[in-house]
Amino acid sequence: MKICGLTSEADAGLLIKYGADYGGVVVFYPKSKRDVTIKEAKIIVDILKKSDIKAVAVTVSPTVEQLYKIQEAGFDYIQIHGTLEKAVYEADTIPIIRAVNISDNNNADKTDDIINTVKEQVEKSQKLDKVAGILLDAGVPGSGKTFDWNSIKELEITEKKLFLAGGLNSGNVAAAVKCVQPDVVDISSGVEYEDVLIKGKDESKVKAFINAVNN
Ligand SMILES: O=C(O)c1ccccc1NCC(=O)[C@H](O)[C@H](O)COP(=O)(O)O
Repeated sequence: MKICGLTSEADAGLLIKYGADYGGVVVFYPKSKRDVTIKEAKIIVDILKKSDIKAVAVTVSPTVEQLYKIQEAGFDYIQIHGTLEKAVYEADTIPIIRAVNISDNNNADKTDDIINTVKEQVEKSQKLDKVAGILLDAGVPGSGKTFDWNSIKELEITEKKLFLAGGLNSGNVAAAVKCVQPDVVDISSGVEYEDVLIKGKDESKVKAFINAVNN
């Protein structure tokens, strides 16, 4: 399981306390309420490094300069939403989790277009050696919204790990796993406080989610 959007040492501590496989930290994306500086990210990475939890830098269309800073900070993986530039791919030395964001649509014709675009993106990413995993997520990352899990049932993801993200929580994760059978489930909003003014992860929700995944 992957818990995303860690913003503090306390958040990292919760992953170590309850167990997770990956911890995600949003960097170089000030539009996100979870964005932290690379200096703050390094502190989180250093805490995760005391465990087996892999540190993932979560990015949107990163530049080569940003990639170098991410690699210097000691991240184990880079998760890339948006565009993956050729220069970034060539300069990269850590495994990539390629995110594919699936837009919402109620119009059946458009749904076919969206699924075809997703298929193309997945096929393209599967051919890239440095891509270790493909993360299927809702249209707006970190929004706490789900997408139609049935729409991706026919995707063939082989040799790469399948990460499922988007609006997961302790109440729906069992159904999501049954439908999609991902290798890794990914959560962010679902383990945060109801009160948006409180930053960070809610310990009781982290515990409930991890229990729901493990049982
Ligand atoms: O979390 C963000 O704010 C974010 C911003 C920009 C790119 C990615 C971002 N998060 C990526 C994640 O891996 C989230 O865990 C994933 O989108 C699921 O989020 P949620 O629906 O809130 O569980």
